[in-house]
Parts: sequence; C-alpha cells; structure tokens
Amino acid sequence: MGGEADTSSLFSGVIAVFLDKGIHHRRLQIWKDKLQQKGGVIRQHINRTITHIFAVDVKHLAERVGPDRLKKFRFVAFRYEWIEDCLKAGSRVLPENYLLLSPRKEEPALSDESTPSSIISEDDIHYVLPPGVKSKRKSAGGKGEDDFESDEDSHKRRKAEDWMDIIQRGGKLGIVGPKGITSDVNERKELGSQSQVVLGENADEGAPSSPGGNLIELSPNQSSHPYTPPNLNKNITAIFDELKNIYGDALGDDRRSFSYYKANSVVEKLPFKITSVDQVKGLPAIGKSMQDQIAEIIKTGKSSRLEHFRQDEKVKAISQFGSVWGIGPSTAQKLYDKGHRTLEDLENEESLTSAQRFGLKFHEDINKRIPRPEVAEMERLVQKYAESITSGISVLCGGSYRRGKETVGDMDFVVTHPDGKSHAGFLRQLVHKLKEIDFLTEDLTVGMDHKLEERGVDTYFGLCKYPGREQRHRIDFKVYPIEKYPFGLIAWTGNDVLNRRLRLLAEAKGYKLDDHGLFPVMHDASGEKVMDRSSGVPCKTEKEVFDKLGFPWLEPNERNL
Ligand SMILES: Nc1ccn([C@H]2C[C@H](O)[C@@H](COP(=O)(O)OP(=O)(O)OP(=O)(O)O)O2)c(=O)n1
Ligand SMILES: [Mn+2]
Repeated sequence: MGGEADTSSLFSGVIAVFLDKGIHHRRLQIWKDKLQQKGGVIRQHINRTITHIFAVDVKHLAERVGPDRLKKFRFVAFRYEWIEDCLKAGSRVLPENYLLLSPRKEEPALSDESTPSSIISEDDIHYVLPPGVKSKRKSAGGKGEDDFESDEDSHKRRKAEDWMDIIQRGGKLGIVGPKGITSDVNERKELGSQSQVVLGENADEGAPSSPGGNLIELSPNQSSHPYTPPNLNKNITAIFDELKNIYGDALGDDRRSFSYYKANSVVEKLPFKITSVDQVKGLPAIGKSMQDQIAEIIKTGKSSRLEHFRQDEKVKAISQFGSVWGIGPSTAQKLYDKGHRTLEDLENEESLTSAQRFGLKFHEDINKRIPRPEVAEMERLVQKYAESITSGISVLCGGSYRRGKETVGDMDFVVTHPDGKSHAGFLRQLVHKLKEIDFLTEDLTVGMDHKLEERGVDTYFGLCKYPGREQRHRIDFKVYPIEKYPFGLIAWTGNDVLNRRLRLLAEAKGYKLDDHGLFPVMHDASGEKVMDRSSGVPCKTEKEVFDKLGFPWLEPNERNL
C-alpha cells in the first residue's frame, strides 16, 4: 500500500456509488472502507453530485443505470481497479485506463478514419486549443513568481488536471483549454457585433416556430432549477473570484485568471469546509500555488496577493475601467497611461467611443443583475412586438436566463424564422418598433443587413429599460437563418465553460464549432489548418449538435457547468 506517504486525503473530493453486482461482498467492503478512510464519500444513489461510479464491467453498469443514463454517466464510470491502483501507488493514478466506457469505442458521430476518434487518448488533446490561443500572452505576467507553468511545462500536468476535471464535474467531457474566460468576454465587448464568440439556446427540440410557449417559462422550482451545490468554502472562492477578475479584466493575464476560475469550480463543489490544506492536495486545479494561497486564507482569513492588488492604484484603476461595457484590458491600460485614475476622470476623455460613453454613463445600472420575473416580462413584450411585425418569428431569451438562473446579467435574445427567409431584414424593424415604444434606449453596436456572404447574422447590442422605469439593462439580439439557429442557440445559451468544452471536443475530432455551424477542418499543402465553411454538418436541433459531437445531452438548466 502507500508506504509511509500520508495518503489520508487520497480520495478527498470523491463522491462515489458502488455497484455491487458481480463482486464478492468482502472485497467490496474493503474498497469501501479504504475509500472512506482516505477522504472519499459513499452514496447509495446516483445523482449529479456523484463524481465516481464504480462497477465491475459495462454490463453490470448498464443493468443498473439503464441505457439513457449510461450515456450521461459514461465519463464517471470506472472499474474498481482504479481504487486498488491508487492505493498501491499512494497517489491518484490517471483514470483514463479505468474508464468503463470510452468515447473511442462508443462514439458514432463525427469520427472518421482521418481524424482522431478518441478525444481522450491522443496527444493532440494538448494542442487542440481554441483558435487564437496558441501564442497569445505566452509570456505575459512575470514568469516564475509563482507556480503557473509555461505552456510546455503545463501540458503534462494539464492532461492529468483535465481528467480530474472531467471526473470532478460529474462526468461531462471536460477538456479545458487555457483561454481565459474573461478575455473572451472582453474580446466580445470590444469586437461588438463581429463577435466570434460562441453563443446559446432555448426550448427545444426544435420548435423554433413557437415564439410563445417555450422552455423559457420553466419555473425555477421545477426540474429546471439549476443544480447549485452549497458552497461551504465561500471564504476562499470569494477571494479567488476577485483575483480572477483582476487578472482577467485588469491585467489581461488569461492564464492566471483561468487558474482561479478552475480552482473555484472545484472548491465550490466540495462537500466539506476546508480546514486544512491537506484536504485539497491532489485535487484537480489545485496546484502548489493554490494550495499555498488556500493555506493562507484558512489561517489568516485573507490573501496577501489580493490585499496587495487592492492597494495597488494601477490595478484598482484598470479593473474599474475594465468593468465598463466596451472597455477591455488594452483600452483600460491606455486610459491609465493617459493619467486617468477614476471613472469620473473618464467622463471628459475624448477618445471614448459612443458605446463606451453609454457604458460609463450607465455603469451602475448595467452592473445590476435583473430578476428573472422581470426578464420573463420583457421577453413577452419583445415576443409580442416581434410577432406583430413578422408572424411565426421565434424570439427567445438565451444566456443565463435560459439556463434557469434566478437573476441575470443581461438579456441575450436569439432570433430565427422557421421558413428560412423571413428572418432577413427583421431585426431592423424590430429595433425600430422597440425604440418607438421607448423600450430600447441606447445603441451600443449594430450590425444589420448582413448579406449571406457576410455570414448572414444580424446583431444588435444596446440598452433597454423595463416599462415605467429609468434603469438601463443590457440587451442583445442575434438573428440566425434557420440552418444556423441550433448552433447560435447553443452558443448564446452557454455557459461559457460548456461552449469551451464543445469547441474543444469538435476540434479534437477535426472540426470547428462556432455559432454558425460545425465545419470540417482540413490541412492545406503547407499543413496549415483551413476550415471548410461550405460543408458544415447539418443539424436541425441543439440535440443533434450534441449527438454529432458525441456529447451527452444537457437540458438548458443543466448547462451551468
Ligand atoms: N467568453 C464568453 C462569453 C459568453 N459566451 C456565451 C455563453 C454565455 O452564456 C453567452 C452569453 O454571455 P453572457 O456574458 O451574457 O453570459 P450569461 O448569459 O451566461 O450570464 P449573465 O448574462 O447572467 O452574466 O455567451 C461564451 O461562450 N464565452
Ligand atoms: Mn447573458
């Protein structure tokens, strides 16, 4: 067994169900005891909190969970030998060899001879990063001041982390690239309507023609209620969250920002309050630096790193600037270099675009979250006017609203028309109408009348107000031709973590996924990757996109990863 090494937290974070068929009960009992002694938790029933299902083989697993759920739990089901080998090694061994079902054998979908059919065993996993990530900011931020590794150094470790991530997150395919979420957001803000961001969905199964009665109305008390584990470690996650924002918004350091994001996604799900750093050793996304920081927070209640930033005038100013809609890290830095220190200073800055000016003027309003019932009302209002302009038009509020959140940051409307034609030119009329009734108040970015060769998606980003009030909210419209709609809906429903996973999964299979479709990627004569936009994989519903990718289907309210 583990020798002298302290393995008391070997299985901490593991929440397991043991399927006892086909195994001698005494042997089973030994494994159960060991798992519990070393920090694991055993449950009787399979639910979303489970990180590991152990079984003897696929047959027994299938008998117990049934074929539908089997698909869902594919990535958390392991042979018992994993426990045994971890005990032998005295540390957690990589789980990939113990998976009861691997996507390689199972996956119908996209794979073909020329592309890797497995997303797990190929080395390419490390190289399949989101577009634009490769060289970006590789050396940004002082190297060596802590344990954030270089891209190369982290490859090996990341593979292990990715695996742990899959398991930890309850079995969704979790290949996590280093692209900072916050930077995506900023890019989107700065790019405005040319957004290349992946976006999201709504009701389903492809009833885009029913603008009224859709999935959106799911009451939060029903099955649509998102899974929100009680966060027992808010003392830690609140600090990490602030650091994530500082690194992302102010310093443009995606790598560090993402490290905190990942650490938080693990810490917030732990079923216990961390009282000793030993409890988090070996957990995914919690490397040496995170452990040190957690130890400090447990001991002092504070993070010296955060305290340092809080006192740093430059970080303070740049973070504030970066929180204004339309201002990203590079603009924030420029504004600081010009001598600005507070938001008030920016009021007289002439270089601001009109969108940034509105962002500044309504900064406080925009940063207030909107209660779900108010969004429901505004959605109905928009749907009513939309229908009066073009009958049969489908207008759904995606984003966090569609994912069932109680409050939302903004409204992300996704629009299409089932006839494949009537969406064209619709947005201009809708915006006109909604301005007439004083619902839409300020334009941020407008990208209308897109021709097909411009990829055919009209967009509008602006501000609106709830009838009878002055407070502004952020509102977006994206209009997709029907054949792109499932992709647009997935992308704009999110969440961002799911989008990243879907994109990486597509890439691992030799495709590129974005809000316009799923396209094969070829290599030209010089080996450069080229995407074939003309031969997208046709999908009529969100479900078909998930199926084609071989990703277990998730209802919108299950997409809060
Ligand atoms: N970096 C980003 C930003 C956004 N999105 C996608 C997923 C999001 O769900 C959707 C909408 O973006 P929002 O920033 O509006 O995020 P949410 O709607 O999820 O949350 P909220 O608006 O409540 O803050 O766009 C993404 O994939 N990557
Ligand atoms: Mn949103």
